[in-house]
Amino acid sequence: MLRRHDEYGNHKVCRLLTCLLYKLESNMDTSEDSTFLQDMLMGNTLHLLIKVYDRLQKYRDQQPTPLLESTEGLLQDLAEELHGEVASRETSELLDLLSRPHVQGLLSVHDTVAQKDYDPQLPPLPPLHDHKEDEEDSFRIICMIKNQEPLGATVKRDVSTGAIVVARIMRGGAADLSGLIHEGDKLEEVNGVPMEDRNPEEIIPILAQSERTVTFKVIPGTKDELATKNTKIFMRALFDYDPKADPAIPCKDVGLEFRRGDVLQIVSQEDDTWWQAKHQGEANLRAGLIPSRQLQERRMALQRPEALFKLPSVLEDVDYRAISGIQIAGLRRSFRLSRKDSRSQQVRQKTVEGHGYIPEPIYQEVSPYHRKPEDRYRLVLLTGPSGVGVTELKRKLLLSDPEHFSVTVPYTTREQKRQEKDGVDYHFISKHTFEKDILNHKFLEYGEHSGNYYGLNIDSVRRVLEERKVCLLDVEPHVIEALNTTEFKPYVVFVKPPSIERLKLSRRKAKVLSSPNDQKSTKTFTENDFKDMITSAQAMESKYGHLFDKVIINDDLAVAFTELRDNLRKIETESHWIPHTWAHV
Ligand SMILES: Nc1ncnc2c1ncn2[C@@H]1O[C@H](COP(=O)(O)OP(=O)(O)OP(=O)(O)O)[C@@H](O)[C@H]1O
Repeated sequence: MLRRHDEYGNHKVCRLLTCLLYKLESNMDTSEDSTFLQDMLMGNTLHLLIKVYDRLQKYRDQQPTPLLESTEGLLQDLAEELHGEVASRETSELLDLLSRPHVQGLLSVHDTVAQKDYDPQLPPLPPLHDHKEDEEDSFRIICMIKNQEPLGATVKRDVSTGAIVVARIMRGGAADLSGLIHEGDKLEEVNGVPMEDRNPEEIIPILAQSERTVTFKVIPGTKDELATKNTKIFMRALFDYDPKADPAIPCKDVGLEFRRGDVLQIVSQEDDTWWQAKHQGEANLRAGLIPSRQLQERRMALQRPEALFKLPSVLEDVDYRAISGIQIAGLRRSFRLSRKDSRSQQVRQKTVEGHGYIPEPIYQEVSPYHRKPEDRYRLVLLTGPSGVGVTELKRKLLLSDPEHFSVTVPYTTREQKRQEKDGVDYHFISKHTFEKDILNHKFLEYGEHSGNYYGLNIDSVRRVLEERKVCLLDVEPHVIEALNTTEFKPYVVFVKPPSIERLKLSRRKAKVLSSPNDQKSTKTFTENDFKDMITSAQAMESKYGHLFDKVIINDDLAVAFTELRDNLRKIETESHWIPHTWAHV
């Protein structure tokens, strides 16, 4: 197939690749595999390689022979001859050209090809110190060509024997790909320097000194190689990590930096303290070190008292606003789009503690998810500090496609008015039923006003989803927990304010309350409102940030809306990551 080098041949190769892709697709276990193969088979790199191969085949058929095997001598002779000449502008220019590194590099490549000298030149094996014949197969001499890549191994001192041993081999790194060095191997010598009584740190300058090759004398360890096979576990990182700022990492250069929300492929969990991982979808084969869950849990436990000490003052602000009676943010929001007269109500609010699964903010195992047409839509939770624009964004979504998006209808025990419709304005239920539902944890939020209950019942969320619509719910972040279940698969969007300067500009004409139904909402934002908004946002992000799937900065409203709508469209139509427990029921 690859011998064909005419247009027709290339075309056939493409058809064959498409056919191969089609056949393989039915055997893919995850869409990640499929995307990888598709990218590889249809990618430019492979097609260029095929072209190069074709071109080489053409020359092989012609069997060209080099005129000279070594251009080095020719170059020297020429230079000598030219030096003897009367210096003209042309000769100096030619001499200058011939001495340039890329011309010399080109000639060196020519010589390598002409001499078919493709194998790396390994130096002779170093003399073996204290070598005894009968020990011959108890050690191994490994000679590796040095390049820009790090070796991809870490070493440690074995506390019981004092020996320097290979602590871990980074998956996909040079040592791993060589297949010659393994975890547990004892390092006897590096570049002929005995390792006895040395510290692990002393190896780095020894390696740095060597020029083209590195030689190790190792005594193979007894580690079970089967245990080191690659795993296919994916984790979403719920914290930021910078190996350069981590004093505990065994080697900063092999650390993997990541941000909260990044999806990592965990390739090795053999070590209790340091896992090996790669950024999901990254073509680079080389893995990096990340703290294991166990290590990070220990670190977080040590930090906890400090965190608790720091956060409450800001968070209390948020909670205080919720119960102070200005309005109850979560409750008001849930009612806003369907309740016309709730604005001035003073309601006592309670929030129900959820039973949903909230991961420790370390790593969360995730799986790819692609919504099938028969699946319900994921529940969309919008959250953010009061006044940031959650209601405005929700309203814009509803207006953009009322057939696709919908909101919940609140429950109440108050009497139905003549113009009101049950199930449209409210679900009107008896006090007895309401209280029974409170006991059954059916209310995500509820409150009491003038002797009547009002609340957001979880069944109203179910109703919207059963109608095959996207349910938009704006909630306080502490409510997310109750909805964080396989049934709802919530997609949590945090609406964040921009800088205070941008707030002052963009909200120049905005009223604090956005509902067009609210005639009394004439108050404009003050500088303190903006400061409160930013402080609340920071507090929410540091306490609940690990629960947010998407952070949208609401600076320009139209831009924020487009970003939100595009993101929601993506989770409806494209493959994305969800908690592993939701994907496997
Ligand atoms: N990007 C924006 N640019 C200008 N004005 C905005 C923007 N986003 C929201 N607003 C305006 O800010 C005001 C508050 O917005 P909104 O009512 O949506 O906030 P909220 O997050 O729902 O607050 P609350 O939790 O208090 O109900 C409204 O007048 C709204 O029109």
